[in-house]
Amino acid sequence: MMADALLWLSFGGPESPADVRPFLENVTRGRGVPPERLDEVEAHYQHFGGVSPINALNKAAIAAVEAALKAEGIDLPVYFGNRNWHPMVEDTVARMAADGVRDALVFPTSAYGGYSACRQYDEDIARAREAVPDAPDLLKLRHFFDHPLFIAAAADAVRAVAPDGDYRLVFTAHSIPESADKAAGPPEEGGHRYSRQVVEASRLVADAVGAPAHDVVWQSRSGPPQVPWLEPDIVDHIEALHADGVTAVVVCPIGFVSDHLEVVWDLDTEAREKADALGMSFARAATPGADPRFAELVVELVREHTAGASPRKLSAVPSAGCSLNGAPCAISCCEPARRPGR
Ligand SMILES: CC1=C(CCC(=O)O)c2cc3nc(cc4[nH]c(cc5[nH]c(cc1n2)c(C)c5CCC(=O)O)c(CCC(=O)O)c4C)C(CCC(=O)O)=C3C
Ligand SMILES: [Fe+2]
Repeated sequence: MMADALLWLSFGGPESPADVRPFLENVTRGRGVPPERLDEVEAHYQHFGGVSPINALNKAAIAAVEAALKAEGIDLPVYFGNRNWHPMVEDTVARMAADGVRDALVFPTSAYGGYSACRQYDEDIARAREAVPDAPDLLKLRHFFDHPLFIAAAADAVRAVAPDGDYRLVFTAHSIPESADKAAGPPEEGGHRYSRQVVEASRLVADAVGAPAHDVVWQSRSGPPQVPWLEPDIVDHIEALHADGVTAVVVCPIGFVSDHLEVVWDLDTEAREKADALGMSFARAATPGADPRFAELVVELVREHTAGASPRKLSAVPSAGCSLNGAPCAISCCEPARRPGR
């Protein structure tokens, strides 16, 4: 196909103390997240002066992608829009329309399927198009959890911090409600597409590093306590490893593409404090977003559409997520779970 722009679609994060509460309200609107949890998360953001690193990291990644596109002779302006904070995707799509963009590709900053990681970005695209007269067509790029460039960048990040001696490699991704994981992917596939993709990406990175043993755990759960979410939690898992005699952990945040707040708080603060208290050595691998191979990955995903490049993937677990104008990529794929209080 012909494309005349690329839209970098991300989560968004606050840029000042006064932004934090309205940002959190945008994130959790209609989701049944208890106010106590919001107070707790607000404190994490305020601990960093009300500024999430996510927007600056996205801007740096966009600059790297613009340079990589240019180096390959691809003339594609890159626009930036978010689900939950400025620049809001609705405003960005309005700007694209005003600039005369007709057929844009969309890169969502998530490697995975599932409602929060994939279909909700489709909803963002549909909402933005509805709000903008003469909005461009928006074709969302696919999941890249097992793309060789994503795996190679994550593996090098693990190697860069792994100690010389024995250690346990622990992969972590954002927890989601068990019901949401069950609903992830088209029903005929049996669900659990999100956790299966996370497990597969983790295995590929562990193999690339040659780690003798690894675990996949979850972080940053929210929601009411009586609703089951994917477990174990990273902090509980560090305790369990300690009880088993493990003395060193390397944590790889495979579920995230950048060092945003849930990485710098939940891992670099909470998980690290737990390991310190237990006398365990703790290292956290970088996320792949700042690696030059990440920009190359985005260019490759673009070329799958603009130049018929064949998709590279290292596993048999399906990569979906490619959708036009926010239509779900398959019937009943990653349907939003029923939420308490709605
Ligand atoms: C799967 C997944 C990803 C990975 C895929 C992707 O990247 O899209 C992700 C990313 C992120 N999550 C983020 C922040 C938050 N997520 C929350 C809440 C939730 N996340 C969920 C899932 C995910 N989240 C879910 C099921 C909820 C419960 C509410 C709901 O059902 O929607 C809340 C509300 C408070 C709380 O409850 O913790 C916040 C503040 C930030 C930005 C951090 C920054 O500012 O730097 C990023 C990149
Ligand atoms: Fe989240």
